Amino acid sequence: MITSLTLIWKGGIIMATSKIPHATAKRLPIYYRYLHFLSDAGKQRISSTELADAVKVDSATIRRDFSYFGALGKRGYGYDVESLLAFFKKTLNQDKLTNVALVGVGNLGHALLNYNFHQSNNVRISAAFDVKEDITGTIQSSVPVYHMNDMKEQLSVQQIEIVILTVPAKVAQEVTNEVVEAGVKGILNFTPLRITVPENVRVQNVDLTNELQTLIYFLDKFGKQDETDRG
Ligand SMILES: NC(=O)c1ccc[n+]([C@@H]2O[C@H](COP(=O)([O-])OP(=O)(O)OC[C@H]3O[C@@H](n4cnc5c(N)ncnc54)[C@H](O)[C@@H]3O)[C@@H](O)[C@H]2O)c1
Repeated sequence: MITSLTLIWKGGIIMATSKIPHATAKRLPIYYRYLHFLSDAGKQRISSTELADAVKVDSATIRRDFSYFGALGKRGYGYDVESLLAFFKKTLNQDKLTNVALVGVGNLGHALLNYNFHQSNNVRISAAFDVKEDITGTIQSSVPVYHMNDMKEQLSVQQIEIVILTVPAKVAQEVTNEVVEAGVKGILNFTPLRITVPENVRVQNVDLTNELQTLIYFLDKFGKQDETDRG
């Protein structure tokens, strides 16, 4: 699928000016994380073959992915780590801290608040919302939990446009309508419901059952995952 890209990645936003395939977009954070590691280790350049070995994506796919962004490498030299890193940093919006909100502070919501994307320094959950009186008005894992009645105001004050949805499936659409009404532009949907949103709102579904079944399918059929199927 070709997409004019605005992809949610762990709450951060990937913004690219050109149209690039969804699978390419999903691999960008993988490249970024490894380049960061190389830079920290003082490595100045890397060939596409070395990069392929490290990130477990074949080198033809890497070259194709990078080609969407223009000529980033030099033949016989490989890729300059710092300039590639600077490029990805900009593309992946790593310079900017993105605040996101979580709606539904139950079992899964608690786990995500506790996790709060510690590995990433550019995204954090800064507000949570629920309807349960015993949790609203409290602070959970350093994140304030507000009542849904205050959502619109808080999202606006905190300039939050991305919401993680962890409410029961039976209220998922109704809550989606509320967050859309409050101006949200991206939803990371953990509920099993395939929510309906207006065209200007992007939804990324996270379904652990689906992921596990895909893994079981690949193990049964091929014994191990085909790397070209990543993403
Ligand atoms: N995607 C996955 O891999 C995955 C894994 C586990 C659970 N889930 C899904 O995540 C969701 C949450 O699961 P859970 O086990 O944490 O459920 P839970 O019942 O423990 O938590 C749901 C929370 O949502 C709150 N809530 C209910 N109605 C609300 C509303 N109108 N507005 C705001 N908050 C509201 C509840 O008070 C509760 O705190 C479910 O839809 C579940 O199916 C997904």
